[in-house]
Amino acid sequence: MHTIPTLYEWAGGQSVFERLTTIFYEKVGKDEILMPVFKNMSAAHSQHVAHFIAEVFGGPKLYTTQDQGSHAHMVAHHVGKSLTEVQRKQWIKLLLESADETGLADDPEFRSALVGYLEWGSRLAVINSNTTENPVSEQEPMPVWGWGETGGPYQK
Ligand code: HEM
Repeated sequence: MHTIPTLYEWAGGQSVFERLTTIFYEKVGKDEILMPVFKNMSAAHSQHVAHFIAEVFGGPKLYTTQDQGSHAHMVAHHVGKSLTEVQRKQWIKLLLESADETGLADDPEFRSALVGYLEWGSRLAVINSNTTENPVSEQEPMPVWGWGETGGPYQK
């Protein structure tokens, strides 16, 4: 009987997600397309995003406890920002470059789950950013992301 690790465990835990977003926002700060989008972000933004993704991937609930966040709270940060497909594509590109530079697990199964999540989340972010009212209520749970349909290396 195999125990299936969470994506969070497979990636290597909290410090890996924090390294990922640190590297990502360093790139964002130098990027012509994304710098204007994030010019007002708070000093804690990078850590909040790391906490959010780590929690969705099965890690400790730091976004919803320590940061007093929620799914609705995260969506609220996107509402009204009028994000574009060009910005979203650049966001994905820089995030995946950052994943490589972070040394994030690069096995086909993990990267498939990661890209699936980033595509899903970033497309929703663009949709939500072009609304004026938050479509997610405060009671709604955080998203949960897993391995999907790939045969994981944990089955070896
Ligand atoms: C999987 C996809 C995404 C996740 C998980 C995510 C996560 C988050 C979180 C957790 C926050 C709130 C941070 C805080 O509490 O301080 C936030 C804010 C924000 N996000 Fe996203 N996001 C995603 C996609 C995107 C994309 C594609 C863009 C733009 C192209 C974007 C632009 C922003 C902006 C502009 C803010 C507000 C920054 C500010 O406070 O000024 N997000 N995001």
